[in-house]
Amino acid sequence: MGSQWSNDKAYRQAKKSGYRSRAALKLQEILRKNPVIRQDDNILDLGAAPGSWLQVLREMTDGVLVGVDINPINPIPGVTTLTGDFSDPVVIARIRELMPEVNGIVCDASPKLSGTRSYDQARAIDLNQQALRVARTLLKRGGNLIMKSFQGEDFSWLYNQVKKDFYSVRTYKAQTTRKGSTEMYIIAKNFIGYEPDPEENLSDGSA
Ligand SMILES: C[S@@+](CC[C@H](N)C(=O)[O-])C[C@H]1O[C@@H](n2cnc3c(N)ncnc32)[C@H](O)[C@@H]1O
Repeated sequence: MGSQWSNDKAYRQAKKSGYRSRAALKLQEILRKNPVIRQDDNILDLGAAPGSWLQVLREMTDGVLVGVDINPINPIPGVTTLTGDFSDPVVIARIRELMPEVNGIVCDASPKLSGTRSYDQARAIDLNQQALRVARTLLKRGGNLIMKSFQGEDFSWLYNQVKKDFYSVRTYKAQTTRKGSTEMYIIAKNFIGYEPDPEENLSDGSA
């Protein structure tokens, strides 16, 4: 990541501030425009490696902070990190033990990109669905979700799924996103609480 972006202004700026990646600046921007984190919130970060969002969040809340990634995250003072897939029930059970309640979830997870846009978009949406399931399982009523996605044919389907579970949902395109990227953040506020639809096919989560 570092060598690829070493000439990137945002990367240099992030590194200078002590952050592990330029993604830190993106989260700062998102939260400036969408202030959804309170000072005592417990926050869960899905797809958290190398950890720059966790660094930013640690500066913003005194609550419990847990980050999960399939790749290990180098330790950050005051943050618990778990190595594993966030859709794994064992990981979910461990999060439950660590967090008395979850007030906010942030998800910057992305699949490894193949370069084929439609294929990558489908995998990203699948990851978003997994993150939404985690939110339905763990998020406290009234809690907030910030989730990265990618615009494409399934994006509006995903957006409508999120709208069923939160009182307020909007999209936000970060200015720090690279030109030409389809990356889009979903900002979902005030979790309604999830009542599974009896008609819903729980095996694939589709409505
Ligand atoms: C863009 S990086 C996140 C950067 C992070 N927000 C930061 O500021 O350092 C995306 C991460 O999502 C992780 N990821 C993708 N699928 C995952 C899954 N199912 N469970 C856990 N982590 C996942 C990847 O391993 C990768 O580290």
